[in-house]
Amino acid sequence: MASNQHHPGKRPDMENNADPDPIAYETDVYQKGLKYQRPPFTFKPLDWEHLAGERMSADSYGYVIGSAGSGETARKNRAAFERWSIVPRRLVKTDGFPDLSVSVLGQKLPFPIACAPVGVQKIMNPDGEVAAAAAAAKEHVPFIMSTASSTSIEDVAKASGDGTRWFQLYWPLNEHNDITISMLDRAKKAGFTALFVTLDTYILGWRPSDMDNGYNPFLRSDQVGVAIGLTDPVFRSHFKQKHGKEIEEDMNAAVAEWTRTVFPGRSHSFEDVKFLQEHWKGPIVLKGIQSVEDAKTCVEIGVQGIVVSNHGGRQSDGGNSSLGVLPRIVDAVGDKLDVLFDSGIRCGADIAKALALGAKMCLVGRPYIYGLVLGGEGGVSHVLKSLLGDLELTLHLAGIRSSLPEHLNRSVLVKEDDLF
Ligand SMILES: Cc1cc2nc3c(=O)[nH]c(=O)nc-3n(C[C@H](O)[C@H](O)[C@H](O)COP(=O)(O)O)c2cc1C
Ligand SMILES: O=C(O)C(=O)c1ccccc1
Repeated sequence: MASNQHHPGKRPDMENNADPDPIAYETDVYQKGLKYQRPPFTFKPLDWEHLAGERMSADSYGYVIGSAGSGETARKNRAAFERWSIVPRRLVKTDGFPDLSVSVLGQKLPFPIACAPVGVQKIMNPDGEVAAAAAAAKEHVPFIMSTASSTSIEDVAKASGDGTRWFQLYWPLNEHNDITISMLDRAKKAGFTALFVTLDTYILGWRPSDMDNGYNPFLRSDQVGVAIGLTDPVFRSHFKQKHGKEIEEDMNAAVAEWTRTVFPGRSHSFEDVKFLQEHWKGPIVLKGIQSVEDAKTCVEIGVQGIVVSNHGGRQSDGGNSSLGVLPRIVDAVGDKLDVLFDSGIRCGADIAKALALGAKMCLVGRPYIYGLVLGGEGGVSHVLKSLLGDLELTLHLAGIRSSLPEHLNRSVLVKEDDLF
């Protein structure tokens, strides 16, 4: 783990002479582009989605881009970013490129983004999570592994090497606590240092495109999304006890059983978090918070962080934008726990705005998945480097010296509506 910690003022890439950092990536392209370096695919962040669509089957693509109901929440997620504008300041004497490092969950990290937990990555690329986790480690970006991964905990850990990795839990109901403990133990042993508990998906949302296609990633014949269950000793032994046979003898039943275990259709309560606190030694982050009231309860129960997220608009229709509720949640709890953010991030300026509104870090969801579709490990690297290079220049040209709150805060923003 320690080797991707970096020293303040020194970039990780300077330490190990690895690939170029975001700045070098950008200057490489400008200065040497005509000579030798071509990106694996476009730098235009809003083109990644439709390019990925050209490479995917209609049902897989529909699954990734899809959102709940009429798509209102997802549209609002995106629209919210343009309601805030970054006001550049001039003749600010900067020391060169801004420092993007952050302190989050008790750890100093070089960049303020992480790969959001995204399940079933083998439908995006046969290398799935292995490619994505390797790219994240290479780019010094934490990788959050999903419970619905198509690769086992241990194999993702191997691919992630000395990169920072966090584990996302889809939380079985209390009668399956031994399975929860088994997942947590495996994650801990495999070097996952923080636990992200997703609260908004104890059942999948109303997703018209998937229903039109009759598409459920779990029901595919290639068993994507259930690797953690199929490799879990406690789940396996329960299955054998109940059905009198091994998982391999009745894959359909095993997949159905695991799906019911991690998407039980009933939710937990705040009191239940205590159980996780007893069995996970390390930071716990609750993902899917959208209200000030819930954020305050998170403080009361003593978790280390929250992700202000509406799951990219995939779970509930008719909801608010995630960015819209961020400032009031930061005002209520931002000094008591780490507030992370996701839902709608597509470019560097989006990251800058969420950080300015008080998020410590942004999780990037669909964009890195499009990178995975378009270029496997190299594609994910390209997306992460593009986002970071774009963020870096956005701050630099606005006269903002770093992504720390003393430099990047609400004073750099104006509401576009207030200008008229
Ligand atoms: C295809 C797909 C699968 C996802 N799977 C998970 C998951 O397994 N666990 C989870 O907590 N969130 C999951 N999410 C939600 C992301 O973690 C994140 O909240 C969301 O993608 C952020 O919005 P964005 O895509 O606009 O960046 C998934 C999102 C997508 C697009
Ligand atoms: O699709 C999702 O948003 C999600 O969280 C999920 C659900 C099941 C399998 C994989 C991902």
